Amino acid sequence: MTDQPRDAARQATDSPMTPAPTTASFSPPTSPSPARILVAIAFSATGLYVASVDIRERLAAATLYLCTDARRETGDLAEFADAALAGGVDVIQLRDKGSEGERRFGPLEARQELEALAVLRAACDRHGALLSVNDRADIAAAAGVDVLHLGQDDLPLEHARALLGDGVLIGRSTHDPEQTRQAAAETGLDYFSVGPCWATPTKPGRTPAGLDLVRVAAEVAGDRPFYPIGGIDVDRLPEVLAAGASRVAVVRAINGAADPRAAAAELKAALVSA
Ligand SMILES: Cc1ncc(COP(=O)(O)OP(=O)(O)O)c(N)n1
Ligand SMILES: Cc1nc(C(=O)O)sc1CCOP(=O)(O)O
Ligand SMILES: [Mg+2]
Repeated sequence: MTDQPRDAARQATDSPMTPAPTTASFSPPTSPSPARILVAIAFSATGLYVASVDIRERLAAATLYLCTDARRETGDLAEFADAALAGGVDVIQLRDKGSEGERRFGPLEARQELEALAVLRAACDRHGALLSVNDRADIAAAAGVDVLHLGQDDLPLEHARALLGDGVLIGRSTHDPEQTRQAAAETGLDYFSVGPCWATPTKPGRTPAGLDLVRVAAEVAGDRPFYPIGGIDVDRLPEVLAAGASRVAVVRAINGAADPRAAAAELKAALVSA
């Protein structure tokens, strides 16, 4: 586990919760972003050399993907992220849609989204995790994230790729076998998700695709990572794994847990032992 810089975390979230809370001051990413390329320094017999670990290798090893809102109503985004990441989360996505914060304070505007992403960027860098953003390629570029997650009706991949280049991973949601097959085959897509596996209050009104879609994904994915999502918790995880998955994405199972670190650790332990 990485040491948690508690004072910095508190500072980042101590501001009063107002409709437009300041969670951190945003500054544009330097180039290259430290999280886009993990630089490992090693000594060889002939001297010092620098080896870079590709971002796609990091995704290949990422089994636990968390979507979190900005936690504006509690003001504890930094502490929450540190706990979830210490528990074993590999990818953390900012997704504020439908959150309690949105109900209380309104939609997260771009500036606030960048502020929340700066908090998550720092947490991901402390733990060596990947930072993801939902829907918006412009925010992804501005915040220097590692991953952009697109839905079926979001920006088409070619446009997102043209804006972000190859150094950012791009994933896509799929909800039926046709979309899943397409995502498995589409050139330039880095991963996809399948769901909802079960009906979930996080996406109200969505007919669940069920575990049959996980079975389709397992059949067609090849080496492309895929993340089942929707209604997954530690009790249901064995069924998801039995359907052929080796990774999952969750919201409430960690975001709604009294002890997010323990919740993440339980999920991770089951994923690792599968
Ligand atoms: C990892 C992951 N999987 C699926 C989604 C859902 O994306 P989308 O279908 O675009 O719906 P919204 O999240 O935008 O409501 C996701 N965000 N992340
Ligand atoms: C954000 C999201 N996307 C889905 C999809 O099917 O693409 S289901 C979902 C919500 C997942 O929330 P929970 O883990 O709380 O059930
Ligand atoms: Mg979307």
